[in-house]
Amino acid sequence: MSEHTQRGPALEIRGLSKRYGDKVAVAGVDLDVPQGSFFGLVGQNGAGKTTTLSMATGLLRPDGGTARIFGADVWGEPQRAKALVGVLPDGLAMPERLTGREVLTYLGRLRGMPKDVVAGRADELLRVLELDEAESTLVIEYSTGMRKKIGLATALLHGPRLLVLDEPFEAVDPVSAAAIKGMLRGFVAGGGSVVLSSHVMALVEQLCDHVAVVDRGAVVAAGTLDAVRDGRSLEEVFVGLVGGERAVMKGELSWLSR
Ligand SMILES: Nc1ncnc2c1ncn2[C@@H]1O[C@H](COP(=O)(O)OP(=O)(O)OP(=O)(O)O)[C@@H](O)[C@H]1O
Repeated sequence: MSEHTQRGPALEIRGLSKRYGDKVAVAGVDLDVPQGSFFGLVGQNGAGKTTTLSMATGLLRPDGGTARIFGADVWGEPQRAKALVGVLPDGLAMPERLTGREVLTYLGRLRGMPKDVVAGRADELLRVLELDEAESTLVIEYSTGMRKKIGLATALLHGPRLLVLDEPFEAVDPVSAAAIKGMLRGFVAGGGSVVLSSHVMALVEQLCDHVAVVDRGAVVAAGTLDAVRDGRSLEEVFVGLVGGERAVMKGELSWLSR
């Protein structure tokens, strides 16, 4: 095991950038996700969270910069990096005509995992994520929340050391959310590291010990949750950093008032 693997960050992002035509989506992001941390990435719609996480996990080629997962360069040594990470991307494409179990079996076999290991892990994941009843249902018939859960199961199947989750709680009901939270906390307690993006400040405060605020493609604050909050609520800090408090009631939308 290299020194970096033992002590370096789980995810190290340096100068990642991406533009679409004239639009700069990500403008040189630096980020360190310490090993064993539960890291929250927050930002407004369009701030660049999905683009950053996609580049950091090998799903989208950056214009510039690097990402390393336990020291493995995501674009230079993709196989080594991808073996260490489980990803729940935004708008995950699924084989729609397979059942949840078939998806897990297919992806597990694709990763070269032994059949019996895949079967055992699929059993556990479907049970813990309360997808066992949907075992015989085709993915095309899944609700949005069920899709998130089967996506999470595919991210966990190969036993990664880092989980990168884009909006994992979006459209997930409170009971399922509690099950997922418990599972993620257990993953971190067992030595794993988690990065998740979210718009929900209360959720990030509840789960995460580290946080980064992204605004217009750049990190505007990052560190431990307590250091970033500095005695305030995360929502206060967030609104203060990225602006908010739009003057909706100063005559705008007045036609909605009775
Ligand atoms: N494929 C694309 N083509 C053109 N512009 C894009 C593309 N993907 C993202 N963008 C733009 O890049 C910027 C960052 O988008 P991104 O999806 O990373 O933001 P986000 O923080 O994840 O937003 P949300 O919270 O709404 O998911 C936005 O201005 C978006 O319109």
